Amino acid sequence: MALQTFRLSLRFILPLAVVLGLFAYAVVPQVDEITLRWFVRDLEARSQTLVSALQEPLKEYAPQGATRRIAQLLDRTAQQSQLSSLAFCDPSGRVVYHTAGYPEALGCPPTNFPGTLRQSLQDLPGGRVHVTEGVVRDGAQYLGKLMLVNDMSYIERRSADARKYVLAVFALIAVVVSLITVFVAHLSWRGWMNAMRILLRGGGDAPRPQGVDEPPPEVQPLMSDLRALLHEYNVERRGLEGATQSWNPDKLRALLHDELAGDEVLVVSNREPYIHSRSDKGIEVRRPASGLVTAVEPVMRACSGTWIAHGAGNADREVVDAHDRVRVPPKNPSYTLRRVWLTEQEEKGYYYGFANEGLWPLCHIAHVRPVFRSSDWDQYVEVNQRFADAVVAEARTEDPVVLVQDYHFALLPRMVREKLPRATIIMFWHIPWPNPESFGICPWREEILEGLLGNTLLGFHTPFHCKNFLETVDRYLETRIEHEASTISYGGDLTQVEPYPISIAWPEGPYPESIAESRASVRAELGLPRNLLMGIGVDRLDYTKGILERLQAVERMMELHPSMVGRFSFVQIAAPSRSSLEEYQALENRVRALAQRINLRFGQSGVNPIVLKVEHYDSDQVSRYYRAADVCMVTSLHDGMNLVAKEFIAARDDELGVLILSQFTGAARELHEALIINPYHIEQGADALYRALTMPEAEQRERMRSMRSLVRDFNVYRWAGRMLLDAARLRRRERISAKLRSHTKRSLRRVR
Ligand SMILES: O=P(O)(O)OC[C@H]1O[C@@H](O)[C@H](O)[C@@H](O)[C@@H]1O
Repeated sequence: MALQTFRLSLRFILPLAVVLGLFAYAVVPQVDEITLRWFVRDLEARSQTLVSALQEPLKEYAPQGATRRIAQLLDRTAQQSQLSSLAFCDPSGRVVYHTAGYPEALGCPPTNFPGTLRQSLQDLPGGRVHVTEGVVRDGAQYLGKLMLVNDMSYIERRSADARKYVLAVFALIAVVVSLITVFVAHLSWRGWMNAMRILLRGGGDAPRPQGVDEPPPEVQPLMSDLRALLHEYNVERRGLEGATQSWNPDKLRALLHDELAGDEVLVVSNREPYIHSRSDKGIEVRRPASGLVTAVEPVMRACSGTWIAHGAGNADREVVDAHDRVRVPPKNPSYTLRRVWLTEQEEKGYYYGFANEGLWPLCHIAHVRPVFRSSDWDQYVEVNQRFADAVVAEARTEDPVVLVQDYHFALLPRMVREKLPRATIIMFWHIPWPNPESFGICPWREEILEGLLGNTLLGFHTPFHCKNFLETVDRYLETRIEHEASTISYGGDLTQVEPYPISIAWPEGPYPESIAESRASVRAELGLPRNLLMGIGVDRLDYTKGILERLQAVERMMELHPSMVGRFSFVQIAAPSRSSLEEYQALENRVRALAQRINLRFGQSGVNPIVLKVEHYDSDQVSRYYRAADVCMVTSLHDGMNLVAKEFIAARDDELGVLILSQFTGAARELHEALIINPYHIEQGADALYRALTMPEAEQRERMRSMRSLVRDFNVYRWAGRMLLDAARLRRRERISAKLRSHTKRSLRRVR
């Protein structure tokens, strides 16, 4: 506050000081010259009087050659008149006598001037002097010349004193005027601020508290604007808060309509929501197995915006128009998919390299070392710029709402901010954010943080990830962090950091099969006995998912409870992912080898303890498997949220089945009725599995019911809705501050 007041005062004082300084610079030489002129004029008059007074005695002494009397006359005159020195020259130009201090260099200059008197300023080696030459004549006879010399140094001293005096007067004026101006400005400023505070505290509609004066008339136009804005805001907020708390596509649509009326929405992600690929049957469309796509698509369906993503399918180019756009979903088009093409080289560096060999292990801390290569970084920068350019090209307005997804685009928010400063940029970071020490090993940590601080709103799954992010920024960048408000100010931009736990869309409508039918059909499909106990795991084949630990837990459970051998199978659906990376190939080999070893050890009468399916299953198939299982295991070593846990719960409309959940997932912070385990502790996993398989139905139901009601309410529409609601609030706040800024500027201009 003190700093702000000081800065505000400076804005008044500095211009005033500069103007007065310039004025003084122009005035001082003039004052100098005038003072000098006054002094010289005074000297000239005095010297002239002396020359006249000395004429008579010199007329008498000169013809007599009375040098002594001339000397006495000159010495006496010098003493009485306080002249510096005098001299008398004879007609031949020789000094007859001079008083002490007469400048040698002056001598007797020739008398080549008209009249009888000459006065001049001369610069001699000893300094500047004023010289008066007075001719002495007796009728027509030239008797000699009287020289009167005045030292000018004391005049220069006086002139310097005058200069100092003038400057001091100017400085005094500057101080007095500044103090008065600052005082008056502060009084007005406080008046405006108080008026504004009352208005904002009262929410715009509140009556003026007693004893509080009416705001000053100059802020009246602003007050009415603000009142109108705040009133509008309050009415809308009350309306929303009063509405039902359950979130669904309609409510999201209504929110987009009411809160972001007519605003353009653009989504950016690496993975596209629909992939076109060519097969024997022609072009097929497929939805990728991605939690991100599941979460963001409902927003796009509701707002009919544009989704910008990497066109990765081998028939993607065949279905787009001349602007690389295609309307989706194919059966009921409601938004535009704009595809961005990448070369193999770019995909290798940006996606496989920097994003998945660098940032992915860096943020997950799953004991796989991140790899950072400069060439990957260069591609990452390049591709982020390409997508940012696509956002700018697709934007039809100056202030679109841009929803940026995930760690593939850490640099994009700042790139977009530079081109569209008024855009509301919301980014969701779908993976964990590590502690500052772990993040610090990234060679481009500052660039990444700067890129992310281009966002208006930055979301993570949990408060813990937000805290890690704030601490990381605090460690590596010079910023202003308001921990209470969870905001970061950097280079004039403000970023709000908030947790938004992601979720799923609650399944609609009846399932094609009942639970009993799915139990039977899935077991038949896998060649397993009808009454077999079954566990399920569904993941991308990724080292963060703890698949090896999960299989080891199954093995240990069989060791500890031999009665389960032949009575239980664990089905692991592992969708191949990022398979061109060595770590992923090695993981696949290890998972396959481990499953084989366990099956060799515990396989009995055609029942293998592990059924491994390394292939893609679509969401309907996965849902059938969830419904057929007795237990679902999620054993991630680290996971931002993990939507499999929530999908399993949503699929169980019979309210049965047990969820085993790693404590290192974001989901574990919400789903307390799951059996929470440390996946690194194999015995703990094995115990939880046995407990799940033997859990009474009543307990299963109690746990499942509670988790289902949570997932139903805290669904993906709420996730998106809360983020968009916050974005709408920030947009409104930005509009209010823009108005305040422009009014303040105008008022300040008036004060000046
Ligand atoms: O590399 P892919 O297949 O696009 O998968 C990336 C996605 O993988 C998911 O597991 C993560 O939760 C997302 O954050 C991420 O975007």
